[in-house]
Amino acid sequence: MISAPPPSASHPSALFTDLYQLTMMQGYHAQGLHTQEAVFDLYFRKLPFQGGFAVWAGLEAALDLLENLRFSEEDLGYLGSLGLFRPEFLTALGGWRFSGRVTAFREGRVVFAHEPLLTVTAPLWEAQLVETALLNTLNFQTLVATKAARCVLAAAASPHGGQVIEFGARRAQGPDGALSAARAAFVGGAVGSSNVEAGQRYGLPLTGTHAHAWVESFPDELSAFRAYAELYPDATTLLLDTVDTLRSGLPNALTVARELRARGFELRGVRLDSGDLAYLSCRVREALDAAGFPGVKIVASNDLSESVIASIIAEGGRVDVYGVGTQLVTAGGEGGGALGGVYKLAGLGGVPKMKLTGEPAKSSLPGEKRVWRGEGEDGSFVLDVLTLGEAPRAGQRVSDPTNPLRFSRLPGELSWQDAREVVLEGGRRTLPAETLPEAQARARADLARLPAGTRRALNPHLYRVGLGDDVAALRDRVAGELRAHAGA
Ligand SMILES: Nc1ncnc2c1ncn2[C@@H]1O[C@H](COP(=O)(O)OP(=O)(O)OP(=O)(O)O)[C@@H](O)[C@H]1O
Ligand SMILES: O=P(O)(O)OC[C@H]1O[C@H](OP(=O)(O)OP(=O)(O)O)[C@H](O)[C@@H]1O
Ligand SMILES: O=C(O)c1cccnc1
Repeated sequence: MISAPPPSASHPSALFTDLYQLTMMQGYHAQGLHTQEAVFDLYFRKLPFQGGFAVWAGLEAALDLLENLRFSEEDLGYLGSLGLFRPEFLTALGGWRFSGRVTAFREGRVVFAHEPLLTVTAPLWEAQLVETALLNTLNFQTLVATKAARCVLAAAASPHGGQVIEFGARRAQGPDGALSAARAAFVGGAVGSSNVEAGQRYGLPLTGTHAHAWVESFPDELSAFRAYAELYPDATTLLLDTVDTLRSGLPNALTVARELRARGFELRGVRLDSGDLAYLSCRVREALDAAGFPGVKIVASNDLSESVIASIIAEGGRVDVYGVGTQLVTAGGEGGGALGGVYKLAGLGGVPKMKLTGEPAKSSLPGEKRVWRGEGEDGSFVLDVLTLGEAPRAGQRVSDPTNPLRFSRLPGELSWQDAREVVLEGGRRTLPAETLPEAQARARADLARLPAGTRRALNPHLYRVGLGDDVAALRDRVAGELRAHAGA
């Protein structure tokens, strides 16, 4: 394993948006509506992977994007060539900047369905343009960070501990997908990535072993192992399965471990990449320990997922490091693949707005809401409540966002934290940009405060998000007005 650190990211184009955002922008501009203050909430309706939580990720990238969005001369020339946009609109875009406010959960926090994760308050045409890029960034990174956290929680269940590293660049959805997945996986708790550009861009710790091709490029496995150890005496992890894991790879690795020790170095690790990883890791651990190498780490790879990791551990496997590729960066598995976050108008010019649908779960919530996290005396998270401002009170009624008929009264012993912060004001960050280790530490701390049943991978206990009376009343009033207006 080899490690390295920093520089930073490139900024996306203002044209990374859907065409309709621009056609609406031109319309708002022509109608003189564009400067009205709009409030948009970004949230999702369903937790991914049929899980009990999500890890919020991608905020720093989203803020970077908002701070740096500009239409270049080239962009304006391209838009002009489409034959849709008038010269006065294109001229106005020339000086366009995002000037709004963003209130959001800090990166790494655990979050749930139906709560506004990020709220944009900005002139209507500004808030409208950024929908596509914000959803793209935050949906994907939150999905991958959540998948990473699920793998990390599975690995941590071993009495011997276990870490997760990200190996997915070759299987990700394109180069952009691979880079942001590497970043998000780190937020979710992966300790490193094999993706060198992600290391350079985000300062991620890099990690790696060697491939089967290395062994195949030498006359025999032992010469290949020796040559690698010669070049990286203090950073060698040997892949054991090119010939036969137990009969060839293991004895050859022990030979190299002894030779390295004679030179004053220690073999870093061995990697298992096929067969029954529980069985093989136990046999390899026994052999390494018996030979006096208890410090040599066992890395496993081969289509791993949180459920395979859990199965290896349930069988008493002795893997120290799980190299997870495809399943992590593509967020595979049931309920994975994509996070369905949405961005909905909640207010315009001081008037609450909502989208009404036949399905209550799909109606949006009007008004400027605050998200309160209720904590028990031991600091554990109990439930989140949305209000129009005030902190929730003991005995207050809260209802289920998807079913107004389901409600309960708040217990008295909870303390309430305003869960979000203003992170951008006047188009500029209000706080210094965060490092990824800070976001990762926040995710780790939040996950530790979730009830164990909510963390569980299978059929988790559903963490409650409730609507305060004021939010529910506003929703009912605005919905009633909409229906009356439509004659429904
Ligand atoms: N103890 C285990 N419990 C559950 N799943 C496991 C265990 N050990 C390995 N697996 C998983 O089983 C699958 C093994 O698949 P497969 O048989 O195709 O791999 P293989 O034997 O290594 O062959 P290949 O050389 O083609 O990779 C992998 O997804 C691997 O992660
Ligand atoms: O989680 P995963 O997507 O499996 O990512 C990691 C895999 O990638 C590499 O091999 P690769 O799959 O390219 O070839 P192999 O299956 O022949 O080892 C590596 O040896 C792992 O097995
Ligand atoms: O370094 C490794 O072992 C590695 C990197 C990418 C994919 N699979 C394995």
